[in-house]
Amino acid sequence: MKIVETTNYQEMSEKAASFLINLVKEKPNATLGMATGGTPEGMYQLLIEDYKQNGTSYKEVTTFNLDEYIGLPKEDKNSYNSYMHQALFNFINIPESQIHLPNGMNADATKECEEYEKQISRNGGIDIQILGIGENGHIGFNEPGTSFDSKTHVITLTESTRIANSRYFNSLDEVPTKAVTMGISTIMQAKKIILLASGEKKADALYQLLHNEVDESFPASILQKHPNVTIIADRDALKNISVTSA
Ligand SMILES: O=P(O)(O)OC[C@H]1O[C@](O)(CO)[C@@H](O)[C@@H]1O
Repeated sequence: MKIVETTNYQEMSEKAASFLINLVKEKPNATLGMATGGTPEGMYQLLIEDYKQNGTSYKEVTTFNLDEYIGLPKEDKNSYNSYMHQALFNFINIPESQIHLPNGMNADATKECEEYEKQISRNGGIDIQILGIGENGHIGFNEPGTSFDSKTHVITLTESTRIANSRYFNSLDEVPTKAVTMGISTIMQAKKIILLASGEKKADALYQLLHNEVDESFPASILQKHPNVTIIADRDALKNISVTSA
């Protein structure tokens, strides 16, 4: 696993944006796996700036997001569909038909999960998957205890995840209790994974990711088994890791 230590959040965002921009330049029809949450917001902002200044084109790019809340219409300001459009898609030239997020309003959630998984396969898989990490080790919305064999599936969110994400809602009660998420095995099939982390509150999770036994009780530990993972994290998030020896 490669670790890139940055001085701060801005530098983390710049390094991550460069990875994506270089991939899209080398492979204009790349498939990108996208993440939500606070961590990638700076990276998305830099992709928009690069698009405006340098015209990097997303005309042939396809995207698949990791997850979506169940029960929020895509127009809801807290849906991940809205997040992605406001953070990135509305400001670059990616055709809407090439953007994929699970539909959290499909009455048949099982079918939605199967179809999402098929769409990823039909597309030839994901070239680069961006990941954040939850303080409890979740990747996507795969909470502790999720099977490493899981494909896209419905997950019941833990109280700690709902509390962490309630900062975007008016109250904790409004935070959905379930979500559709790519499974751990879906994520592990990505050709390359970039995990972003910033701030001291992620320091313990990064330590466990790198040093725990690979175990379903800490989902991100599975990344030790992936052949091509780069962690881009700032000094605060890496404060428990000796980067030269990791
Ligand atoms: O980037 P943040 O806001 O710290 O979130 C970390 C992780 O938690 C989630 O927001 C889900 O709770 C993920 O989407 C993200 O990877």
